[in-house]
Amino acid sequence: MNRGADCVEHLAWRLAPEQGTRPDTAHRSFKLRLPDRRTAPVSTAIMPYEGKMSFIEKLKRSWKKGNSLLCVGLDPDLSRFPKPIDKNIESIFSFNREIIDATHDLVCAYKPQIAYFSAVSAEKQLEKTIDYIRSNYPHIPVILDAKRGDIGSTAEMYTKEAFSRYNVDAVTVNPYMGYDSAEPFLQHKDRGIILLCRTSNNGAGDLQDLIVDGVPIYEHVARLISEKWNFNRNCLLVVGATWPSKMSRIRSIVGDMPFLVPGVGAQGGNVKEMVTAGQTANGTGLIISSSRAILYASNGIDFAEAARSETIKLKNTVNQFRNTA
Ligand SMILES: O=c1ccn([C@@H]2O[C@H](COP(=O)(O)O)[C@@H](O)[C@H]2O)c(=O)[nH]1
Repeated sequence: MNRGADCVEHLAWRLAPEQGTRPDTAHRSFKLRLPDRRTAPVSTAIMPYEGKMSFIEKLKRSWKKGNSLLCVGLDPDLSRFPKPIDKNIESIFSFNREIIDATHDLVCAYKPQIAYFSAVSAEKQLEKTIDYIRSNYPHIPVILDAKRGDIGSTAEMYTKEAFSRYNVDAVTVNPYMGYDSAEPFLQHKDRGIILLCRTSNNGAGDLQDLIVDGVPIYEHVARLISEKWNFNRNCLLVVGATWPSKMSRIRSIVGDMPFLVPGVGAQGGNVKEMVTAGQTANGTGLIISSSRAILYASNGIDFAEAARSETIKLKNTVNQFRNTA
């Protein structure tokens, strides 16, 4: 990006596409327009997954295409937006688009975290962000980080939220309410169901590390999911980067099941230890997610460039410790 006045003008245009001529991505409408101009809601049945490829297959191809295990987490926080960007809801999509355009060739996935959108009534911005990735970079899987989980009837609604409303490739699910709370998700053979196993946060051990029948609860979760819930081969686990020895233990229980790994960057997880502990024999098996360290790498007009540099740095560090296939 050029510097100076031209640059400001250019950025202003890119951040306000509605006023420019840049072709914007058509966002999905949930209303069917009838000839007499009344509107009727479209059925909320789950949309058929595009193509025949499962999430796991799409992920494997994405790992390979970009030679990357990195995922950029899309956690748009208006209070942290770079100075030149208006701190209003309409800017959320433009900010995300800048980050996506700057990093798409470096990542294996994107992970929007739903709270950053719903907290400020920006669900439309989430839809536009997901649609933008699907239209422009259709080979890159989108993971909705929603950590859903509830009784079966409500879980059905959460399933529709993820796979019909947002039509994402994969969703994070909290397994701690048991099988019936995960079952509506698990039935979707072609989508990825990413279940919390050992999370990255400081308090993760309060419950997940409690010993039951001689082993920590997170190990029970890993075993349960790999032996009983993975009948459609569509399960993955959330395993934080902040506890590599636990990750290594989980890897030994679940074989090659992929892990979504938050906790590098802002949370300080050690990349070398995490990659060594979690990768599979062929040097994959991980979706390593970083949000704040990439999104807010610069507070200035060069934020997208800075996000790209951070992503390159992390990608190279990760690749340094990967097994070669
Ligand atoms: O165990 C977990 C599960 C999910 N997350 C989510 O990942 C990102 C982390 O953001 P950073 O800025 O890279 O720390 C965020 O969306 C969390 O909700 C997690 O951190 N740990």
